[in-house]
Amino acid sequence: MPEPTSDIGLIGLAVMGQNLVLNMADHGFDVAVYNRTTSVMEDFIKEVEAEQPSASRVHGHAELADFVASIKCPRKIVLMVQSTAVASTDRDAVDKVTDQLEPLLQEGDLIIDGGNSNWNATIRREKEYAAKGIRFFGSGVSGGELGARFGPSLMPGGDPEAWESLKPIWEAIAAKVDRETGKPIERFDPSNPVTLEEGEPCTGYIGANGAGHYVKMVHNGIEYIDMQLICEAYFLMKQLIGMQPDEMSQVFARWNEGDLDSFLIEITTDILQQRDPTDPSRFFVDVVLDTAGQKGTGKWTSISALDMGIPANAMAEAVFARCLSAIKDERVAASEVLRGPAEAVDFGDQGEFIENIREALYCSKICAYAQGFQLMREAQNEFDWDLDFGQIAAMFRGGCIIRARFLQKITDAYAEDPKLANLLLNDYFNEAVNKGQAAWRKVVSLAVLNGVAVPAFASALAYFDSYRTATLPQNLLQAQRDYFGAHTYERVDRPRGEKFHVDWPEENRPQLTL
Ligand SMILES: NC(=O)C1=CN([C@@H]2O[C@H](COP(=O)(O)OP(=O)(O)OC[C@H]3O[C@@H](n4cnc5c(N)ncnc54)[C@H](OP(=O)(O)O)[C@@H]3O)[C@@H](O)[C@H]2O)C=CC1
Ligand SMILES: O=C(CO)[C@H](O)[C@H](O)COP(=O)(O)O
Repeated sequence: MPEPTSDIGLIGLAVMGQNLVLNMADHGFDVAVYNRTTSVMEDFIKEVEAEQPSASRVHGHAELADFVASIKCPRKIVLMVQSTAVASTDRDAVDKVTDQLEPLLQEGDLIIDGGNSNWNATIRREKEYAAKGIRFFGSGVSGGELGARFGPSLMPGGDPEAWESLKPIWEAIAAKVDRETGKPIERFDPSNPVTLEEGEPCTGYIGANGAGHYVKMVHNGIEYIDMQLICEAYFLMKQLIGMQPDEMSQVFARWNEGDLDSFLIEITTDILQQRDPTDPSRFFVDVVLDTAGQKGTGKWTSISALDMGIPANAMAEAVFARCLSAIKDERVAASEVLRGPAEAVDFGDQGEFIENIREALYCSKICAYAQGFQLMREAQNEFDWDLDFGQIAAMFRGGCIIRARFLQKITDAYAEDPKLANLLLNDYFNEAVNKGQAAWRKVVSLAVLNGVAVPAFASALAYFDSYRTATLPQNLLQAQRDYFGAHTYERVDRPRGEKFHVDWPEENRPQLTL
């Protein structure tokens, strides 16, 4: 048996796996690779040999046993395979691969699941595989194809000792941001990758067991709402102003120079100026069918928020917006029957209205991130993690899909107050929303009056208005619950925790103290 030479192994050579392998190889690590379908591995190796300067560091294996034997001990093996398990009893590709690896591994070997696994599955796997002598570690990976290739944001969670052994590789391949400004340092050159000496890596230990995958899931929940908000801004410019995609592209390009500067605005700018590759007389966006897919992370974020009673309504709204988009046939039929407002309401000056949309987008985005961070704050209590929100925001500044200038502001907010209850309470965000709220309200009102659906703008605004309201109408709701179900209520004039009930069927309706 030849001496093991690879520093790390990776299983799962789809888009993310292939690019992570090349990223590790660019940074000088020898990587063993394996894929269930051998031809995929063989094609990849051929392509790497033809095109990549780091080809000599990528080693393909058709047999799992050879793959494992080629990795230096204690072995580190990254899984980048489909992840679908949600309930603790579900077993998916991650379990199938881990089960196959188990008899081939030695004590101290480490499996790192880099897929979008549900955090509950990661908690279950860490325990289950520990009992079999395998160290199982979860790490969120974000950045899509290009991020994986030249610097993703990496969110590792699990055994701290396992993290120490993974850290040199993870820090090397992660995206880097400028240590002073927090701005991403981007270079897309395989022969000259961005190094740790040049900037701060967008990775760091998140917490025990499923913490890394939980944070990645919330990242995706934020990604959902971020994307939906941009879509609503686009839709308003399209439906109310009647702008063409290339005109909107110019607006987004301008926005990208200010507070909204982000990867998602940048790609939107590019998409909107793109012509249909099959018919250049049309814009690409106009030929894409309006039905959104989803793989589950946004839904899991919303379910987790509902489970813990956290008001992440705008994030859930973004998931429902995708669901509504998916019932295309039903919507087309309904559009023949259901009528909107009879008359259009004028939006006034076009330039001013576009500026209002920008402000509405920024204010909504602030609320969306407030909800995401509020959710993580609750999750740390629920799952006994000790999350560092400043560090998480800092990690999101580069590499990942939600990377944005704005994340430096969140990093600063948590540096000022690590225990900040809600981002909206930070001076910068409070002032930003105060400044933008008139425009935000105008945009939502005009959308409603004109029958243009803006579920994310509107629910973010409802969140803001509810969060800043000391007395909500749930006094009446509690009275209703007490009336029909004897569910009891607390009183404004009595200490919290004291419970009362009115004996509603009784003629005098006496109050009972419980
Ligand atoms: N695509 C993206 O932008 C991002 C994806 N992710 C996550 O990263 C992971 C990989 O994503 P992506 O690269 O898109 O690939 P996919 O999610 O499409 O997964 C495809 C890979 O999984 C392997 N696979 C599927 N089922 C099994 C099985 N039962 N046993 C062994 N291998 C199996 C496939 O092997 P085979 O070739 O044999 O079918 C292939 O290598 C996923 O968890 C995804 O959610 C995370 C961030 C971004
Ligand atoms: O994790 C990702 C980005 O961060 C993946 O691209 C994920 O698939 C996005 O979610 P969805 O497919 O549900 O839109």
